[in-house]
Amino acid sequence: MVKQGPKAPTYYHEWTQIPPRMPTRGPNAPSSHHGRHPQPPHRTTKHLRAPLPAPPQPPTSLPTAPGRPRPPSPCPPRLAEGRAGAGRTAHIRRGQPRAKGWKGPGFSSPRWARGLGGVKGREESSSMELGWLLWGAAVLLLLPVLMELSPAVNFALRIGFYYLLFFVCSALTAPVCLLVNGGRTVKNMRIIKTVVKTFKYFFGLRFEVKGLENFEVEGPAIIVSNHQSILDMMGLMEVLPDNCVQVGKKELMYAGTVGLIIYLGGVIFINRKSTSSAKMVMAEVAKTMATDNVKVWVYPEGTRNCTGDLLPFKKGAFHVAVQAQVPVIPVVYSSFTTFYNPKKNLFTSGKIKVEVLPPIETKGLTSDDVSELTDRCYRIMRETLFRLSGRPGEVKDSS
Ligand SMILES: CCCCCCCC/C=C\CCCCCCCC(=O)SCCNC(=O)CCNC(=O)[C@H](O)C(C)(C)COP(=O)(O)OP(=O)(O)OC[C@H]1O[C@@H](n2cnc3c(N)ncnc32)[C@H](O)[C@@H]1OP(=O)(O)O
Ligand SMILES: CCCCCCCCCCCCCC(=O)OC[C@@H](O)COP(=O)(O)O
Repeated sequence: MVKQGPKAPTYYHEWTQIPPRMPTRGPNAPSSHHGRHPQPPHRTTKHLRAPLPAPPQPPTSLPTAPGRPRPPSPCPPRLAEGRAGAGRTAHIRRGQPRAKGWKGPGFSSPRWARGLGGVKGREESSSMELGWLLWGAAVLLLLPVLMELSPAVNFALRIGFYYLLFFVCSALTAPVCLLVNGGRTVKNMRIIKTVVKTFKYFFGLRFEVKGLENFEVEGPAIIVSNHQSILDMMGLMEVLPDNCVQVGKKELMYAGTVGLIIYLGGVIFINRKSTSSAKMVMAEVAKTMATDNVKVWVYPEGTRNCTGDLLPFKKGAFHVAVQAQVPVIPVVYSSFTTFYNPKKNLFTSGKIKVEVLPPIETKGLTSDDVSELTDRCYRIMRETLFRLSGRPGEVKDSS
């Protein structure tokens, strides 16, 4: 019975598969590699041209079972992928230089790295991995130094990481919200709050909170707070009471996974550029917040403002409070300017003081009282902001 020679590797759709690495240089290098199986039709037009020259006979030095001549292969010379799977092919010939181009660090690895594996191919890939590993370690060691030396690098990396946290945590939390609560509901804010409350630890931020008992009003309320930066989301979640949704610009709905999670959390989206449509949405809120027993958190400045002062207040939040006859609860965050200033590439660790002020009643007020209510709230919040931020300052009207 004829004993079979060594079993050739099984190839499948050879014109699309990179062959396992064979020795390409040295005594064992084949002049061309022969698969045992019949070559499938090429996907190029080459086979329509003059017939290929007869395949060269495999060199007798191919690795074969000891003492047995290798049976001639029925296949034409095996054509291996040139480069990325485009069907382009290239002969593998003894000693031919490999494809040009940088293969990543560690490719031309020191000889000791080449001893790490069996055939040459494995040696090269392990030395490449080693090269990438060394590079990665160098970058990780260098990063803290770079962050120390360059405020711009420090700012970019920290704020970039913050965005990345938003993006990744939103993607991971959205399915949980859907599984636990089934869809868009204020109940998801509990889950979101639990996740976002951990972010402060990554940035060395601490919150010192006072007045939480002021949230314990019977039924719904309008909460208004100053808005300094995207970092406010951590401050928001640090004190967010139960059953509380926020009013946000509608553009946020399109912020990828973050848009999805804030939609699931019940955020109310308004078009700031259209007062009429915004007023309609807010009027709807005034109607439903009583029946849904939800608190609504509004940033009356209508935009981020990291100057350490307050911008004039928009009146929408106060119209809603009067229309729904619910109290207004002011919340003030101390100025971030001591640890965060995008213009100066400042973003370090820091402490944020938060004060929840006593509710301002709106029972009996009408839309005529909205301007006065707005100004009163503005004055109280501005005074508190200066006090919390250790900054003396005059207090003037919101207009
Ligand atoms: C698991 C990991 C997850 C990680 C990520 C999760 C993150 C955290 C999760 C979730 C939290 C998400 C939180 C997002 C937060 C985003 C924050 C923002 O987007 S801030 C921008 C949008 N907010 C606003 O704009 C403020 C509200 N604005 C208003 O209320 C305005 O008043 C508005 C838009 C309604 C109109 O603004 P006007 O620019 O026209 O200016 P005006 O002076 O207020 O109004 C003009 C006239 O209209 C009357 N008016 C206004 N509102 C009225 C109303 N509702 N009814 C009747 N009249 C009204 C006023 O009285 C005024 O008239 P006369 O000057 O008095 O004659
Ligand atoms: C790596 C991919 C990043 C994924 C997208 C991340 C988007 C983050 C958006 C989170 C919501 C933060 C709420 C917030 O602070 O929005 C700003 C608005 O209040 C006011 O906007 P503006 O000052 O008027 O521009």
